[in-house]
Amino acid sequence: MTGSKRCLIAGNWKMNGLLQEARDFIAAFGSNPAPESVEIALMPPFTLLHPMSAQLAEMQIELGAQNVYYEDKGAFTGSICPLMLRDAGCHYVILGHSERRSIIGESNAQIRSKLNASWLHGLEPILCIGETLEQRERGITNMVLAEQLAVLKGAPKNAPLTIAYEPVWAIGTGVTATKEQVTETHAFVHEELTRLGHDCRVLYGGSVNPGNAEELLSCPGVEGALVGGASLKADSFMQIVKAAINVAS
Ligand SMILES: O=C(CO)COP(=O)(O)O
Repeated sequence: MTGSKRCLIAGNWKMNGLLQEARDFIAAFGSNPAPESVEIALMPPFTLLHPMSAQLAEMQIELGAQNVYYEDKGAFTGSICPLMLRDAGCHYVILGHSERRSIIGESNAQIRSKLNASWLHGLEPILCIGETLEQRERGITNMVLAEQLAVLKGAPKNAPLTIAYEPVWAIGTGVTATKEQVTETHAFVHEELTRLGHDCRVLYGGSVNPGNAEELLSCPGVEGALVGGASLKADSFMQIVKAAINVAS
């Protein structure tokens, strides 16, 4: 972890979590004091945003959503707009996650519209980028990442923003990128962001767990983690937060 930016450990629950599980998570996590050096955020499914909001705020854990629609309101059955997320207490919204890009077919153009709508309503997007295994093997990782980051062209320079570099082949597979791959790719992402006029945090994501968190968070250019599976249990998520505290101190 480098620089003066505050490290963020964010838990993306994906399509997991019922009300009782959320209560159990909060009860187990709640006894731990909020760290000064590390910011914590949770992105549960939409149905848990309101029920978790007040308690997470008390615990100084930021709330986020996993997606948003770009229209303000109206006849868009099944969609959730930025204002609804703000109403539920969200600060963050994950945009462009690889599962949405590949399963739902979300395009860079749609992601740009969602970025704009999020900024308009005061949300901080966590923009996910990452290459597939095939793209890495073909040696086009940087090209793919640059294309995904190009959605930031012309965006307001001071708009709140966090990037999450998540190699698709490391998501939910138990395979993590090596220290060298993480360091090299984060350096490229930071360079590209500077070129686009943005100086924001870059998180790493993909099979982050209590056993590898400290090593991954120690890589230069890594300013936090976006955690999937290991964020579902309070104990493993707290161990990752502790790893971040160690690295930050
Ligand atoms: O996609 C991820 C977070 O957004 C990573 O998921 P896993 O930590 O389960 O690999």
